[in-house]
Amino acid sequence: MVSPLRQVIQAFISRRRRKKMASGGGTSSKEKKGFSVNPKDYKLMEEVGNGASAVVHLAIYLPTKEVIAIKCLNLDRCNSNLDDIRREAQTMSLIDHPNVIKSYCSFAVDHKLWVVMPFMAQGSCFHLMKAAYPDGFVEPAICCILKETLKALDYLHRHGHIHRDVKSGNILLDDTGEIKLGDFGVSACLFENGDWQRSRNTFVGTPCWMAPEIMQPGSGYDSK
Ligand SMILES: Nc1ncnc2c1ncn2[C@@H]1O[C@H](COP(=O)(O)OP(=O)(O)OP(=O)(O)O)[C@@H](O)[C@H]1O
Repeated sequence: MVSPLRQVIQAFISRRRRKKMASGGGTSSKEKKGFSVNPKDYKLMEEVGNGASAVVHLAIYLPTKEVIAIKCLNLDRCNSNLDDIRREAQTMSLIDHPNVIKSYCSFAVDHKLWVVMPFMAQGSCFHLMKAAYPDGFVEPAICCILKETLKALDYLHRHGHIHRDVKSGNILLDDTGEIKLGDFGVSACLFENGDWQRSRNTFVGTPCWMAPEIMQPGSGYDSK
């Protein structure tokens, strides 16, 4: 039996081969258009993950029968943080890079914000490690995942965003070999009020994944 990670890496390699062979480039990522903002067009299936602020469900977009994921953010529980939620939804909808999770659309349903996005069937690196690789991934797999994650960060930084919560739980894999960085819940924009900000000072992220300069009070940090 082929292991889930091996399957992802094999798919990743053949995807790259296909890309090289295809002339003209074009986007190979599953670009989807025209998702509606009517909750009746979506069927929520099982929960595939949850975090501090949200539950993520596998879902079907009924008009096209497409399999997607919906992140349901509980607006009642995030009262003091509506700006963060707005920023996350806005950042995700403007994203246009194969290694960064994009939202197709987002809308309010009762007291929740639904963010519609591609479904990443293998889940996060964290979950994959916990389920099948307790000693960590093999080096070639780490190289592939790291390279794609760095491309995502490079894209975000060139567009003035800093993610601020890069960790294995936010690196998502699917079984076609796509590797995407997700969860913009604490991301920040370095371009504010018409100016590039030199640095940020807020203490956000996941403590054991934080760089020392973020923990250091007063020093500030930027995309590096
Ligand atoms: N598009 C997706 N496809 C499949 N699974 C996903 C997808 N997005 C998220 N997940 C799963 O759901 C989990 C939680 O998602 P996410 O990190 O976005 O929620 P959160 O509440 O913002 O988390 P955190 O506590 O890290 O801030 C992820 O670790 C992952 O396992």
